[in-house]
Amino acid sequence: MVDWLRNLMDNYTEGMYLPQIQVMDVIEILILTVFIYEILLWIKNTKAWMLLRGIIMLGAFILLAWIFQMHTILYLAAQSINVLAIAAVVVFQPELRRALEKLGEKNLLSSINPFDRSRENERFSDETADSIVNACFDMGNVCTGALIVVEQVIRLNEYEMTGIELDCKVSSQVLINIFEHNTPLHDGAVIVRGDRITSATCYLPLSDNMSISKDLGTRHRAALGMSEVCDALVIVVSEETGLVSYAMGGVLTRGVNREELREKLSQIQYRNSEPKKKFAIRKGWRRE
Ligand SMILES: Nc1ncnc2c1ncn2[C@@H]1O[C@H](COP(=O)(O)OP(=O)(O)OP(=O)(O)O)[C@@H](O)[C@H]1O
Repeated sequence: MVDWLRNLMDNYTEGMYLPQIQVMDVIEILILTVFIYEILLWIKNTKAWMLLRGIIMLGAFILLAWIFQMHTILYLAAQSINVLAIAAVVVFQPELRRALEKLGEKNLLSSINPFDRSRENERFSDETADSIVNACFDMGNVCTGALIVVEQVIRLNEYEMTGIELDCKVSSQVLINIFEHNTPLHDGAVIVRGDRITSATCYLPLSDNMSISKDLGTRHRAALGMSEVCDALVIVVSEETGLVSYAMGGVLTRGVNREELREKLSQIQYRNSEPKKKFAIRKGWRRE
């Protein structure tokens, strides 16, 4: 039986080039698999997905042109390929930059150990998280609007520069004071890095998401827009309804309670805790 199988294999593989597979080849294949998987994930989660679909359509069209020997179309396609490659880099510059920033700031050592909850690994303290939660719900109770950006891995320097520089410890009293009506710092967003407020009155990019509810104004649109361009957690307190919501990863979760907001802050409190991709759809939650 074994001989028969060996003969069969020999017959079929005769004349075929079968390279010797070394350990290094297997490692190389694994690295490339992870690399291609990450690129595909990135493409799926950004506007590049549309680009990929466009490229596939264009490829199919060129294939048809090649089958039917349409020389002019083939000539034009060959001439414009370089221009299209440069155009793609220009159009997707923000996404490419973000992907490289993420890669550069990944802390490989700490991400290997998901249970590392040491102080050095802490992004902000429990006290800061509690202060943010208390401030948001105290402001919500009296319908004071607020917009708080909690920085994660991606540095928010360019948004800080749009506001007034501060350097003060996060406390609920300071946050409430900043967003108090008719005070010089109440407009715009504050940025929190670690345990400190670094800037107030910051201008955030507005989302162009068409599906966002029409009863939401620019404060919520700015929260969503900011969460689309970086990995920060953006908390909004509505001046109109007093509801507290948060946006992260381009998803706005409206009307959360104290425990839900605290839980969200806990998820990002440690540097090695990856933000959860799935948000639970719980009773009373609305996802935009
Ligand atoms: N791009 C932005 N960046 C930062 N803050 C912004 C931005 N756009 C609006 N805001 C803030 O939102 C306020 C306007 O809120 P608006 O009433 O339009 O929003 P809303 O989503 O309806 O919120 P609310 O429920 O609090 O009324 C502005 O006064 C300003 O403080």
